Amino acid sequence: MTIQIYDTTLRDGAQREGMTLAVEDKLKIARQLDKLGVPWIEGGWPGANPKDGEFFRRLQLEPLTQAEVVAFCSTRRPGGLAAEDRMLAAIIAAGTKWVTIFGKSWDLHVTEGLKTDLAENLEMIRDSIEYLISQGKRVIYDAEHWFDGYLANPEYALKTLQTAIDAGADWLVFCDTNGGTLPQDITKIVDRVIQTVDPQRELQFGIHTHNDCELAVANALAAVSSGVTMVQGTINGYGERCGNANLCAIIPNLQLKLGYSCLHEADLIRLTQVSRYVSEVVNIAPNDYAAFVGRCAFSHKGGIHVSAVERNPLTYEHIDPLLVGNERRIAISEQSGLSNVLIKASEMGLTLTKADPRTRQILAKLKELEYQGYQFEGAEASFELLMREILGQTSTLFTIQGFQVHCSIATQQHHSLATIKIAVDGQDILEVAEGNGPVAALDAALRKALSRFYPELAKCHLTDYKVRIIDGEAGTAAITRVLVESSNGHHRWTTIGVSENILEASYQAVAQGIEYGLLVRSPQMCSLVDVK
Ligand SMILES: CC(=O)SCCNC(=O)CCNC(=O)[C@H](O)C(C)(C)COP(=O)(O)OP(=O)(O)OC[C@H]1O[C@@H](n2cnc3c(N)ncnc32)[C@H](O)[C@@H]1OP(=O)(O)O
Ligand SMILES: CC(=O)C(=O)O
Repeated sequence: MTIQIYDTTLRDGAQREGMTLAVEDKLKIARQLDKLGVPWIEGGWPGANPKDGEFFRRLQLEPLTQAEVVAFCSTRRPGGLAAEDRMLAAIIAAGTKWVTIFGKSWDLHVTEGLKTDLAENLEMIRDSIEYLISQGKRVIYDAEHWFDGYLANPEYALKTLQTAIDAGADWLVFCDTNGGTLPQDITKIVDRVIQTVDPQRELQFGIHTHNDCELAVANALAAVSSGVTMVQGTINGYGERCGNANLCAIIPNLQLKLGYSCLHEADLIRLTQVSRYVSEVVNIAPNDYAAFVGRCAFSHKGGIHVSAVERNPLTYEHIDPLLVGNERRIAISEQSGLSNVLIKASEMGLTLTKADPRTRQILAKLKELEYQGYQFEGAEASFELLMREILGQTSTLFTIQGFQVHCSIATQQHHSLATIKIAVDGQDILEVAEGNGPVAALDAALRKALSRFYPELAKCHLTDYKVRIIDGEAGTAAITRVLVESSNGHHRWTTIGVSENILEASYQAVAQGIEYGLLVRSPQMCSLVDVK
């Protein structure tokens, strides 16, 4: 059986605080959703702002390939006529075949929100739907605050729904607008209401849930179990307040767990990519911990988990990550066992076995360093250097003899100067360099000192620098952890330094970044070590 997915990322999703979409962003997202095979895309509220009007105009010129794009609006204003309503005129001008209008189901909203009477609200629903149909539109009716309205005054709520049915709406969507309803109440109410208004099961129903109780996905699934066949939601759960039902969880739950059909199998494997694409376009960092599509959704850290997943992934994975286009990841940390080390070694092209005493030596060193404040999860290049060192696969490229950094803080300009002394191939090199800050100056001085021996270093750059202060135990100094990201234009890698002194920690991370770039990532140096 098919459950129709109705995406409202571009309308309700854009009601999330902190999200603003340009017309181009909306078009990019609409095209991705179209490609993914989402059958319904709610594009916005034409007439509410110029941007949404422009979005629909652009789509008339460059239509989507398969999805129905839907324009959204409220019922007409109280006391007027649908045929003269400015908003309804704008929704018609949007040029879509389908429109969604929301109407009031809760008597409180009619008297307190609309400031009109209950009979006029019914008239607004009837007049608006009939008018839109007379203009050639097909109508999806969003019954706003359905569940609160039904609990407060079931007789009136049912009258609003019956009015929408009699006026000719094609779809009737139950909205948990305030997101406060529990799954068992959704099931009970949807069951009872469908039985009351559609005993012959001839109508089409949908569900639209919000996440104020962290239950939007569960509530949408509960409504499906009671017979709705359209689910409204947003990519990554974006939306007003705590968000809307997250389609990136709803779709795989419906398809992989409950056996419904939502997307073609070949499209479902693009879900993770689409989730990340949308987060990129809306400029909100992806949620690493999101179910199904998050970076950590199938990452394994505990040694027991990693050992078992190696033997059979079903032991700690509820689905095959590839089904949603995600991947298994193994984290390396103090929680690791030998299995984590072996998997990381193999990822890095190194051959190790459980029986090899060096494997346990690597694990022991890892745990000892993490106890001192290192964190290798986010610094896999440093872990690779650690492994290669124990395996005898590194060579000493330079040794540090000392450095000094001088900072001058003036009102207009901050300026730093670093002097460094290193030994390379038995030669002592003394160099000095400037930078905007002390770490930039230190990095520049080290590169300058090394450049005549390793010209390929010119391609490597420091691309990110993060500092975290770890509280010292009672009476001891705080420890600084520095993570440095470097790049050679093709690859990025992260290294770590830890010390009570921020400059010493920074030097360790910067120097390891350079070592890794030269030893592992530089073609000229590949012969020195066993490289992937
Ligand atoms: C549950 C939902 O998510 S519904 C979608 C909510 N989304 C948005 O509100 C985003 C877009 N909204 C907007 O740009 C503006 O609010 C507009 C253009 C729609 C309206 O702006 P304004 O005319 O300035 O009105 P304002 O926003 O102050 O108040 C909302 C008006 O809509 C009316 N209204 C609310 N629901 C409905 C409805 N279902 N049918 C008809 N009118 C409605 C209110 O009574 C109020 O009218 P009033 O000011 O004449 O009393
Ligand atoms: C229509 C809608 O967005 C809601 O009721 O939440």
